[in-house]
Amino acid sequence: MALEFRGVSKSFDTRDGGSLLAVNDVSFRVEEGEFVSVVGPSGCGKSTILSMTAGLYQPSEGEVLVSNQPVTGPNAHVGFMLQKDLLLPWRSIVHNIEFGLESRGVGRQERRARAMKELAHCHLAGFEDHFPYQLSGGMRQRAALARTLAIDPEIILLDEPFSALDAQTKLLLQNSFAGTIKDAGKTTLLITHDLAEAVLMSDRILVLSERPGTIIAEIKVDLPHRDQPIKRRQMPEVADYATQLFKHLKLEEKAA
Ligand SMILES: Nc1ncnc2c1ncn2[C@@H]1O[C@H](COP(=O)(O)OP(=O)(O)OP(=O)(O)O)[C@@H](O)[C@H]1O
Repeated sequence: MALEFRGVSKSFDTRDGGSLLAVNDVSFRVEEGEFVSVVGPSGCGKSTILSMTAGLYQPSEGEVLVSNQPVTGPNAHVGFMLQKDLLLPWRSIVHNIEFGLESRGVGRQERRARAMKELAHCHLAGFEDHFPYQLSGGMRQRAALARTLAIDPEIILLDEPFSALDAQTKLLLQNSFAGTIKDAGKTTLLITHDLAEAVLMSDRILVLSERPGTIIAEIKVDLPHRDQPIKRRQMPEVADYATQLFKHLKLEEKAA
């Protein structure tokens, strides 16, 4: 399923009665099965863009479309995964994965079957009866992905899912996420501060300006192995893409 922003702006009311423009005139399209990352300075509106895609906020101007239909509220087409895994500590892993299915009224047997399938997909077979505190940070993130995949959304939104992990766990997890998402053919939008991560995982990268966020560059990552960031990482071109992003974000000037 494709995702599209058409001339989207979003302002928030402020406490002093004014308004704050967070996102300004953003237009882009993510094709079915495509993986697109959004990078940009802190506070430029990245999370606001994800929230509007998930239907949690409505645009102040413009339209957000999923499969050519305007998004009017939270819906089953879109699955959301955050930096914090938000697993329920009192539920076992399999019960956590079943959670979204329960609220959608899926019957017990089918729930269990879908949860076990996604556990295996996310390399967590054998951990179904563990509780979140018994798992490492990386395993908890995999469980959170399994929970997102279990509801079988057509579009997956990832808000910095790897940022709290150590470098090695991060790379392994990026690799397993990338493979799982490619196999499942999901349309994906990833928000990240990590420029290398954007290059390793994406088909395309959108660069946002400082707030109010607007798209200042769109970079197509013309490299193989989107499903295997560990392989892509060994390609010398990765550094060139990261340098391009660095320049767009004017990071050198800011450091001076
Ligand atoms: N619900 C809200 N009410 C008021 N202001 C908000 C709300 N949500 C976001 N904002 C403001 O909108 C701007 C963009 O926020 P957003 O969280 O989208 O940025 P971001 O790019 O994701 O930031 P970061 O990279 O630091 O996570 C910020 O100035 C923020 O304070």
